Amino acid sequence: MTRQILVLGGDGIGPEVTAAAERVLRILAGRHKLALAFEHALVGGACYDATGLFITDATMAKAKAADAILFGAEGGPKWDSLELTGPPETRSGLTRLRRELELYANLRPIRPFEALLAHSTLKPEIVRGVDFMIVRELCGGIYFGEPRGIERKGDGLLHGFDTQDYSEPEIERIAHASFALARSRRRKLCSVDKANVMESGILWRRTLTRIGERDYPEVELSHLYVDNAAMQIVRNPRQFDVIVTDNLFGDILSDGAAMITGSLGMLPSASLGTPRPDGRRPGLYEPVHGSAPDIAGQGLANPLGAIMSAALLLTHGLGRPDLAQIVERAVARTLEAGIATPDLGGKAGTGEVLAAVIEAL
Ligand SMILES: NC(=O)C1=CN([C@@H]2O[C@H](COP(=O)(O)OP(=O)(O)OC[C@H]3O[C@@H](n4cnc5c(N)ncnc54)[C@H](O)[C@@H]3O)[C@@H](O)[C@H]2O)C=CC1
Ligand SMILES: CC(C)CC(=O)C(=O)O
Ligand SMILES: [Mg+2]
Repeated sequence: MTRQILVLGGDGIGPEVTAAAERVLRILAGRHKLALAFEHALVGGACYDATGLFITDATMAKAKAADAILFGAEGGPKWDSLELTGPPETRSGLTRLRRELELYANLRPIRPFEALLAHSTLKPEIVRGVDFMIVRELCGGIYFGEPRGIERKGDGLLHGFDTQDYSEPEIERIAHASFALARSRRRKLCSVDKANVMESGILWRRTLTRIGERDYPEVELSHLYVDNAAMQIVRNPRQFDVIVTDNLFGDILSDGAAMITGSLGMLPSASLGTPRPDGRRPGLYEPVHGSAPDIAGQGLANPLGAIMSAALLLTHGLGRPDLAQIVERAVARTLEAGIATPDLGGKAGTGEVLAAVIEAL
């Protein structure tokens, strides 16, 4: 059976790094008799320039039908400064994909490679052995809550406002995903919120506690306020196994945690929905970074976050963790050979890193 992969490179370095990830997938598919069909479409600013939309209905239909989506990045100064109104789904193709495919569980693994320990901004003795997963809730919270806007209010002043809103079922489903993941790992789940000042945080904490006590007594649940969590991640990141948090906090904490690995360009992610009746699980696989306009078009982008996202696609989207391991080993060998892009202190370009990974596959 041929599996359909929709490739949405997007903007800036997005197409550069997804092209590298696609090459790796094509080579592995050829060698291991995996029938993959790749289709490409515009998303983000590139799509807006061509169609007036950040993603078209036709591309959404392809995304819904695909076995997996390989995504690059969206946005850049040209489009970020547009004065757009309307719900977030109309202002971002990625946001529409996340929302309409209900990709609520965003997995962001933080696992530094041995060869990069000295490249972390933290000391090697702090980052050695770190292996945790940030589970970011991706379909709710302040990025989607209503009301939102910029309006002149009764006091005569302009107000910019967003709403943090989580329903109990939204918290329950990300809680189940996180507990189940923790149960399959080291059985430690840390829930991160701001329950000391936010009502949504109180409901978040209460719901996590209830579900943990009822359904996952074997998982040790702890809670941290997000400000303390940010500090603990750089103080002693080895203490964590799985961290579950909301859309905004997960976005911020994961970019910070990326520096454990040496570069934001190293972090992959998988955004997963509920399995369909036929057992296939909707999934979008993308590096955690953005479109990096400062280095776009120069062949300098680190493709390893995207390549490792392809590894997550092999595991979660195609049920081939064995092939994902081959990718991870090839990345490790590349880094051990000292081949790295400038964000990791190296001199190699995107193409040289890709060539080394392919050589090591
Ligand atoms: N998932 C997505 O599509 C995301 C999109 N964005 C968008 O990307 C644009 C730029 O946002 P920024 O805040 O600058 O974040 P960014 O993640 O694009 O870049 C932050 C810094 O990290 C560096 N960097 C990122 N990825 C790298 C890679 N693979 N190799 C080497 N260096 C890398 C960049 O050069 C830059 O200095 C904005 O339009 C933003 O909205 C930002 C984050 C995520
Ligand atoms: C649309 C944004 C929330 C993108 C982003 O920063 C991310 O997903 O990490
Ligand atoms: Mg982000």
